[in-house]
Amino acid sequence: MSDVTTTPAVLHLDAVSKSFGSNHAVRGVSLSIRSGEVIGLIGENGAGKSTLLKILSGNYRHDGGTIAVNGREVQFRGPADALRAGIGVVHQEQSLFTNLTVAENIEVNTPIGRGGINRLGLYNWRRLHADAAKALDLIGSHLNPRTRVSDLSFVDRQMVEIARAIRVSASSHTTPLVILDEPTAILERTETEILEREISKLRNIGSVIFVSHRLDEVMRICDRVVVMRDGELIADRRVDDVTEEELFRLMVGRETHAAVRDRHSIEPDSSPVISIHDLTKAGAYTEVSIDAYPGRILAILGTSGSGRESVARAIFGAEGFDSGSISIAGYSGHHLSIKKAVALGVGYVPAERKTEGMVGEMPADQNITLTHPGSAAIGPFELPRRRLSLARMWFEKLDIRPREPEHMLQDFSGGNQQKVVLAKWLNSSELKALVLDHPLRGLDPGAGETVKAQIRSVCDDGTAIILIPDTIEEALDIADDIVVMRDGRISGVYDLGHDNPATLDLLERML
Ligand SMILES: Nc1ncnc2c1ncn2[C@@H]1O[C@H](COP(=O)(O)OP(=O)(O)OP(=O)(O)O)[C@@H](O)[C@H]1O
Repeated sequence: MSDVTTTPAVLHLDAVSKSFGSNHAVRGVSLSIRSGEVIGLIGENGAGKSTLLKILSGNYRHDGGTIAVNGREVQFRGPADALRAGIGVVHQEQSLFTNLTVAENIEVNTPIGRGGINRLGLYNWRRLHADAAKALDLIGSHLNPRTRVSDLSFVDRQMVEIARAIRVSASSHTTPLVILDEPTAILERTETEILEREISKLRNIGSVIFVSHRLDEVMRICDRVVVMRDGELIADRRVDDVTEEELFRLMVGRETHAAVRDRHSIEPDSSPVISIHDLTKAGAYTEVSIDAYPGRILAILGTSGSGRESVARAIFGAEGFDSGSISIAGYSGHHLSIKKAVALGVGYVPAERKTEGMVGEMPADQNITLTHPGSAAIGPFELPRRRLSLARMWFEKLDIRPREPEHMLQDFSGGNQQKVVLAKWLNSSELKALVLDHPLRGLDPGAGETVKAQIRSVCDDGTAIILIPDTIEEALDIADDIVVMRDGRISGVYDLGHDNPATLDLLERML
């Protein structure tokens, strides 16, 4: 490994700031990153991480301080300037064109790649493929540039994004800085391990800023960790000199206080709120039977091909099925619609919140009362003040920041938007069952604890929770029952009141 103390800073920030009105999202951030370093950027939801990344990627202009790349001060007028300076961002929501090939994605959309288009607007295919192959080779990837992106796994698509991010700097002989914005948040465990290895390899060609809420992962991958809180950079530590507990404390400003749960077996005389029997959908899942009981959290574990997300969506009437039955609170029918599910008291927090769960151009308080307008209305008459006070209560309970429910939801940070989507369902008094698809994704560990406590409290009031967790640990932490799915079929069922499955046992049933 190169000697990081003598190599020049690839990126140097000096007192960089950015405000939105009176909200100081980034304040006085100073930071140096050297060639070959992998830096972890962590911070609570709303700490200012995304805003800082948007400054570095040329999407926002900073309103104070200076940014220098390889010793030269820069002023980015847009993302193309940042790319030219060697800074490429890989976002969690992938931006690839899936109907195009790997090479087309790497080359065509970059300011440099457009050089591969001749004066008639036609591609110079040979050059396109050769340049893409070079970029892939640089990051140690053996992907075929001719493969269509739609045929690639999520991890391989991330590699294409990374190749594209470093493409411009490779051709302009600058050291690339790749910024990975929560790349592992939506990955399953094995995929995460592969991506971790790939990120490590990037050390050989440039530097990396890695944003994540998973502290264990940050400790494994990074050389240094910087912590943001309330817009400021409050700590900069080598991973060898810090523990996970210390990072949690630095981020959140308090100790972790995950409570140990007291679990009970299913009462012999209780009946399920939701009962799925032999549910089958061709190509997705086969003969799935699950019972969810009031006052219990049932977690469904499985990898991406397990069919668990499809089953969850079927319970909410968002996806059809071929055969079998779903009965909800006594109702049983083959044609369950979302409207019917809501009327029966089922709530659903989707994983794709930005597209399915929220209305960004609507104030946060209106989002909260969206599914149950009755909570802030008498008949057809809206009660804006009641709506606002309801929203304020949820803002307190879930610690949603800033405490400004009348602001547009799109102006909140990702994690805080997520809490608003949850509040929307938790606000229903008629909730019999709640399906939560990756509810903790995008939340910092402290926010995760707050949200888990609220889920628990709704559950203790008698609601049945069906949870698609991010990790096995999350399931073991909050569930009462665990169902494991593999290739569309159930491969294990546990009542944690009397079963005590080992992580490895659960993993084996998933793979
Ligand atoms: N476009 C915007 N308009 C107004 N305020 C904004 C805007 N973007 C971000 N903010 C505010 O800036 C602050 C920092 O938000 P940012 O999205 O940078 O946080 P974050 O650390 O990325 O959070 P998360 O982990 O939840 O994604 C928050 O208070 C947020 O509400």
